[in-house]
Amino acid sequence: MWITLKSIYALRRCSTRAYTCFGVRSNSLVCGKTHPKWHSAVSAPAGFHSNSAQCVSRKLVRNGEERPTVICIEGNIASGKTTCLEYFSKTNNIEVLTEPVAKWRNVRGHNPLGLMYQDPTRWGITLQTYVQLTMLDRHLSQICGPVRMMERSIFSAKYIFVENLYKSGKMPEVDFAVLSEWFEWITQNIALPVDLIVYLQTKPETCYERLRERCREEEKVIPMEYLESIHQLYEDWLIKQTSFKVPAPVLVISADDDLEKMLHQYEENKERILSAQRT
Ligand SMILES: Nc1ncnc2c1ncn2[C@@H]1O[C@H](COP(=O)(O)OP(=O)(O)O)[C@@H](O)[C@H]1O
Ligand SMILES: Cc1cn([C@H]2C[C@H](O)[C@@H](COP(=O)(O)O)O2)c(=O)[nH]c1=O
Repeated sequence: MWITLKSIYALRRCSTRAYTCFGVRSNSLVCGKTHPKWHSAVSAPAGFHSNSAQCVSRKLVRNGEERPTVICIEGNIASGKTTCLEYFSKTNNIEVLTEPVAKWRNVRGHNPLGLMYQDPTRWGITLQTYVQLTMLDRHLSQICGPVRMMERSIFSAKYIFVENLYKSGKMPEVDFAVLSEWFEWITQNIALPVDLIVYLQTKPETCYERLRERCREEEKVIPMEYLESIHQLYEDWLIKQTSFKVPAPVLVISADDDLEKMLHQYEENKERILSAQRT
């Protein structure tokens, strides 16, 4: 385990981005081994917290830098997340991280997003493994301001999209099991704080229209039923809160209105969103 943690540390390119592992008991994660880098930080640095209620499990956390307030913008495909982020990107001191869709469409000349839509049973695991990696990278990327707004999260990738593939019978059980093990390892061992979820709630019909208008090549095959399933999974997760753990308080914004009205809503909700309390 110690080697794995060290590898993650080494993977980060920026020298100011160090991660450390902390907890009360010194013998849990490192399996009895000690290392000066990890062992030196046994308490949470300013602005950080231990995620373990009983402090028996340790998580990798950033060391030596104040963490930003993290707000995730969630919603169905083409619900208006990018447009919402564009609005907030004009405000000072907000770091906006859009989804790495360009990477999902082109990894070393391959297009896992397109492959998944063509044959989800074969390529779902490929896309979702890459989505999970690139989302993790987004969560851990270098901090550039006191407030970070992210499009979706590693949580929605798993709870909505992986779940949808599996539940609809398009992802083999073994693929689902492997992805789930990865997800559980990541979320149990690395602190990925989220302070507020802004859910852009839309009718699937609205997304269908906007999807057609946006006209992303890979998404031309998406039927209405797909958007309905994604919608239902979002509702169960963020509104009913009956499916999976919700990592932060949820602010619901009705997002079926035209652009002008939506911009007005973002303006109205701006203070509320930006004053999200760190958990
Ligand atoms: N409120 C709105 N009314 C009409 N069209 C919209 C609205 N918000 C976004 N769009 C358009 O819908 C499409 C999808 O929006 P986008 O912000 O890319 O959604 P997402 O990032 O959630 O996939 C884009 O073509 C965008 O210009
Ligand atoms: C997170 C995630 C996304 N996708 C797909 C769904 C859409 O086709 C694009 C993202 O586009 P959006 O406009 O930002 O909604 O990627 C996926 O298949 N799996 C995922 O985990």
